Amino acid sequence: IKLVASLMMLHAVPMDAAAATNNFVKVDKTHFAKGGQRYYIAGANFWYGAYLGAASNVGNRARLLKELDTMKAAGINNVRVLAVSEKTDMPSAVRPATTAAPGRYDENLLAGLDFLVAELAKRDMTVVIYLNNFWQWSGGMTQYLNWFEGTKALDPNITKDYDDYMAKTARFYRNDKAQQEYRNVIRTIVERVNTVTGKRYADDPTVMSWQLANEPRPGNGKATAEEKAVYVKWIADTAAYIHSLDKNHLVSSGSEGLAGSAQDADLFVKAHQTKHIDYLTYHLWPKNWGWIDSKNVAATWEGAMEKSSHYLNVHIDYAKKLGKPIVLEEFGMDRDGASFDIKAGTTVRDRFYGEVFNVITTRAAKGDPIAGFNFWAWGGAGRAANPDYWWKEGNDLMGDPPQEEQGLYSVFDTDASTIALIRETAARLKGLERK
Ligand SMILES: O=C1NC[C@H](CO)[C@@H](O)[C@@H]1O
Repeated sequence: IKLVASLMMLHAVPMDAAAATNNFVKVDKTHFAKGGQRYYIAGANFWYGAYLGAASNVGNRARLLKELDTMKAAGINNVRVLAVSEKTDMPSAVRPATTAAPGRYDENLLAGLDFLVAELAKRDMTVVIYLNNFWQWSGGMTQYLNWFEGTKALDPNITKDYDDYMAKTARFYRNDKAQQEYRNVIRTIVERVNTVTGKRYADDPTVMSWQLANEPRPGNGKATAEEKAVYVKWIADTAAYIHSLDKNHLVSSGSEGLAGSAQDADLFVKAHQTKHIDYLTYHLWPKNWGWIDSKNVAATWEGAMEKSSHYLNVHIDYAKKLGKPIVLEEFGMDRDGASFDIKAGTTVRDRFYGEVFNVITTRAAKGDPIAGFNFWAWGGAGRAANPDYWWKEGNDLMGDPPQEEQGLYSVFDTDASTIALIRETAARLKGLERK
């Protein structure tokens, strides 16, 4: 018996190691696989999830647990969250920030991410973690340039000059000192040991992928060939760097697709050809992009849906061409009558979600490389605090970051019809996963 026992010991691989290795989300040709079977994302954007996980005053762990349980009950299996924010003078950025200054990271807020990841693991949910932001609402790349170029961080909510903002922010990619600090942050997070679970992030299958940034763009709509080349190189180099630190996880860019690629399809394809980018991402924003007038839906709905349907499908075709999965990791629509009031209806939003889900589930069922969705964004129990709907430090955090009215795109826990659509779609995608 002793001999048999020792022979068994020879071959025994600790269950957790074997399970963990096999349990990472992997790319299997043009789909995701997890635990040996196909895996689809039925996800939520939850940018503030790590903030709720903090033990400090900005945190609200009781609310976080409730939000995760409500999302889980709705069939949501993945959340997309912000890992770090940078302290900035720009008024429409979230406060407090994770990074007070280069190299100075708030351990309390970073522990919020630990708590979130630990709680997601308990619910068999995964997380996409983005490591920077092209937009000002978390400081982001603009704040890096304030640190290292000395340029004033101009909040586009104040200047209203988004073209100028985008052209300047894209200088982040070519600023060596900013890239140095950005890589310090990447290393700090990717090599972090979770203070709740004791697990290294790099060894934790709860993490689905590392994402370079939220909506990185090459510049503005008139980005030059040179700016585009710098952007393509930045994506490849940064993704390669993350893979050098972490052999287990996927890496994605956080791109919006054409809208985030100066409407240049060649650029979008070229930027994601690198072997270091494991899957594609895209975002769909009919209101932000001026395709729909929320105050005149009757006259603009058809045109907006034509453009949306094309946008939804053409990116799945790009993914087919590249032989990689693609996730629609952001889409949203405001409340009826362009209201921010939680009491306003969501008829138009629900119609839009229905159109989006129809394209996703139809093409997924055909075996096309659409690997799931994350709607923007989970508002849950959060409630707007001010009559003008703008966020102030100390107010509830919700799906709408501080640069937007609180209630613009958030799906609240009382939005039963929208949550029902999400639950139904999650179930349809779950049905496509097979051994
Ligand atoms: O990443 C983003 N995409 C669109 C959201 C809604 O406008 C916005 O809040 C966020 O910056």
